[in-house]
Order: sequence, then C-alpha cells, then structure tokens
Amino acid sequence: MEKMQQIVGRARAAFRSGRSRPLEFRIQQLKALERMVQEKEKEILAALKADLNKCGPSAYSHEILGVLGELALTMEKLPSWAAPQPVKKNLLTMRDEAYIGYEPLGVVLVIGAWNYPFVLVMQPLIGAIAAGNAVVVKPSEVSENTARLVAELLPQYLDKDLYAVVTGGVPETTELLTQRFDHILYTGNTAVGKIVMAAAAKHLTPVTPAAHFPAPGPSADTAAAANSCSGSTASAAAFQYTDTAEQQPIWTLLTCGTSA
Ligand SMILES: NC(=O)C1=CN([C@@H]2O[C@H](COP(=O)(O)OP(=O)(O)OC[C@H]3O[C@@H](n4cnc5c(N)ncnc54)[C@H](O)[C@@H]3O)[C@@H](O)[C@H]2O)C=CC1
Ligand SMILES: CCCCCCCCCC(=O)O
Repeated sequence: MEKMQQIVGRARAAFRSGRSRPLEFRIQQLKALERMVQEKEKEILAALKADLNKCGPSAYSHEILGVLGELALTMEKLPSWAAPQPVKKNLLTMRDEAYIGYEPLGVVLVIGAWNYPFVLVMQPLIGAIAAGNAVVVKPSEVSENTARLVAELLPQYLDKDLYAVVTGGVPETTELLTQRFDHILYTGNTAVGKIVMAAAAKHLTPVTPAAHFPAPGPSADTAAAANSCSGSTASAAAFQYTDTAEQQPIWTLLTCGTSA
C-alpha cells in the first residue's frame, strides 16, 4: 500500500508543482517520447516478439507507426486544441471575456492489455501528457518483456516524477486501484473492467474503458464531435478505435475538459 501511495503521491506533488501545464513542456515531453520510440525501436520490436511472437509489418505498423503517428498528430495539433475557445456572449457576460479553457485533470492511471502491449499504453499516455496531466502507467503483466521495457525506458526519457510506471500483476493493480486518480483509462476484459470501475467509483473517478463492453458504438453526434477535435487525444481529446480483429467500431469517446 505504502509503495503505491508514494508513487501516486509523487505524481500528484509533481502535478501540483504546475510544471506539466505549459504547452512547451508538454511538447518537449512528447518529443522525448518520439525520440524514445525512434532510438529504441529494435528493443521494442524484440520485446513484442518475445512476448507474443509478434513481428513484421503487423508489429511495426500497429505498435511503432501507430505511436509515432499519434505523436506527430498530437504535437502538430496541440497548440490549437489547447487554445481557449471564444464563446458567444450574452446579457450576463457581455462585459466579460467569455471562453472555454481546457484544464488538465490531475493524475491519470493508464492500464494496458497484453494483446497490443506497447501501443495500448502509449496512446493513452500521449493524450494524457498532451492534456497536461501526471500519469501512472500500468502495462499488462502478461506481456512481461514489453512491460519491463516500458518501465525501463520511460524514466530515461520523461520527467520521472510526473510519469511513473508500475509493473506487476493482479496484486499490484489491486493495490494501485485503492489510490485516488482523477481519471482512469483501462483496456482489457469486461470482468476486470467491472473491478476497475467499482474501485474507481469509491473515489468518484471517471473511467474510460476500452474493452469489448456492451458499449454504444459511435453515434453520429460523437463521431461528428470526434472529428471536430481532429480525431485524436489531447485536452480536447477524442479516441476512435476500430477492432482490427473484428473490423467493427468498438467505441468512440470524446472528453473535452472545459471550464468557463
Ligand atoms: N477496445 C479496444 O480498444 C481494445 C480491447 N481489448 C480487449 O482486451 C482484451 C485483453 O484484455 P485482458 O485479457 O483482460 O488483458 P490483461 O490480462 O493484460 O489484463 C488487462 C489489465 O488488467 C489488470 N488486471 C487483471 N486482473 C485484474 C484484477 N483482478 N484486478 C485488477 N486488475 C486486473 C492487469 O494487470 C492488466 O494490466 C482483448 O481480448 C480485447 O477484448 C484489447 C485491446 C484494445
Ligand atoms: C494504429 C493504432 C493501433 C491500435 C491497435 C488496437 C487494436 C485493438 C484490438 C482489440 O480490440 O483487441
């Protein structure tokens, strides 16, 4: 308990220091992440091969290009995503400056799954960093080589206090879930999804599940909203995943952190 409390406490203290907020800092961390993927590509592919015998174009396109593409798009679009959006004034606000400003949530937990073990922790991490949050990453213990590599690499490239990695299995995840997070991004099966959501509910923490939940597919509204946010993750964030195995949309989510 102590250990997880310390890890999350350190991330929260780093978040409260305010250093994850400036746009320049976020882009600098994303650039470092890009450098990590480029410099450590061989190691990442070797870990995927060792864990899942994943190799060739499948490993490269999903796990390397998928992450580099997300990074490039996020770094390009972030200044416009994060900029305050002017809103129409009314009688009550006519003497004010009226706008929507995007604020980071705080400390975000990312729980990944074994089947796309690198991209499934990296894409949510990119979005959470872009939005100015501190992050605790929990890769899947089933793909243990990738998990170990993520734990080894992230502190070499990113701010160590703001972005932590926890490895281990059910006991560690269970312990981690006793802590309060400001948002949880979970990928995995439905049964564990319910455990994650129940633990999160104790702290009133919102959860974004990516699983084969009986979740609604993208409606015209959410798809339009996602497109308006350029279809990627950021403080105005949108994910749109398609199940590559089943070729059908799983879910579309739009989270716009807003404050007036
Ligand atoms: N919709 C999407 O975008 C995606 C959905 N998936 C779904 O996820 C499935 C793989 O998920 P899993 O087999 O669950 O992956 P998994 O066995 O890697 O578990 C996922 C995470 O849950 C944690 N966990 C496991 N048992 C737990 C417990 N009792 N309490 C707390 N945490 C626990 C693990 O530590 C791990 O980090 C795929 O078959 C697919 O159905 C996977 C990838 C993407
Ligand atoms: C280029 C991005 C690739 C993301 C791959 C995620 C695939 C999820 C498959 C699943 O639902 O189990």
